[in-house]
Amino acid sequence: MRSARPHRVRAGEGVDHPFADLLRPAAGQPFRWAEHQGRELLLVEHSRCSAVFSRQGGQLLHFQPHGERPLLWCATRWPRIGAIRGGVPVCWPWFGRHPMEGGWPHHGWARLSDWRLIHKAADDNGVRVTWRLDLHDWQVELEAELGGRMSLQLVTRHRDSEPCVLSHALHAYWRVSDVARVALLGLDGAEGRDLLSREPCRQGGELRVIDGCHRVFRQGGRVKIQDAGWQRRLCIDGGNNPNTVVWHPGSRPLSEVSWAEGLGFLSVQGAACGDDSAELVAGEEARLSLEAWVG
Ligand SMILES: O=P(O)(O)OC[C@H]1O[C@@H](O)[C@H](O)[C@@H](O)[C@@H]1O
Repeated sequence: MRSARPHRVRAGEGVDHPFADLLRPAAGQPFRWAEHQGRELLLVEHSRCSAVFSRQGGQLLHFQPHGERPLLWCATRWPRIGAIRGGVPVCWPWFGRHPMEGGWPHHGWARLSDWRLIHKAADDNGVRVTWRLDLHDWQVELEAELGGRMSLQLVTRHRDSEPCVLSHALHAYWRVSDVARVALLGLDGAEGRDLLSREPCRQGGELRVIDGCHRVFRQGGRVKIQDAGWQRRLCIDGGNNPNTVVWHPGSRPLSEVSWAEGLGFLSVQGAACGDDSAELVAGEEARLSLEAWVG
């Protein structure tokens, strides 16, 4: 994989992102709605951070603590209909392909559906925002706390009388200088499955992406993206999530994402999938969490 990629840095502002022209400096009211590429966006302009959510998917698309470069990557161009590639898509109520229904959408309905904003509040430390999606007898909420760091909780409530199997993920796209120049630390010794080679895998030392990566590790907890290009260490805490998924397409093209743009992210996801999917009986809850900050 070629490693050089152009990126524009604005003095004091960090790296450009698709929302630079929409966001204004914080001044009083921290929430504002806007429309962008056919989607309804909630803009957060707070003295501690700026952020963007889309109603479609209840998806956090952008998060930038003041004085830092953005933590999340988002594609510049979005399909007219379909999932927005970037930020933290919520894969729910299944991850990847549906186990039985081949024609159903990849990664579930949540990122294609409009969510309801049920709570938003701000104080000196940052903002709290909660989105909700009701789908038949299931309810899912995304609770976000954004300030100097970002914290996401995904809470699923199963209210049907029948037991069910849930797989889900907070499929974060982390912004990096160049995926070829980063190392993922914290997975040494972790076991899992390499979905490219279709073999079990065990991580030895740091993980570097060489022309693509798709591994599902059977542990949550903390990892760090050590970014040599930006001299930045991004800390990610997957808490008690059963899986950490690491994905980058390598040289495989992504629709509507240029090759150079695609070098600007590494996807490290908090998930419960495959053998670690949640089995819920009536009234039970399942949770995923993801926290991130510059260390
Ligand atoms: O392309 P999607 O549906 O947005 O999903 C993102 C990626 O998610 C990964 O889990 C898949 O292995 C990739 O094939 C996929 O491209």
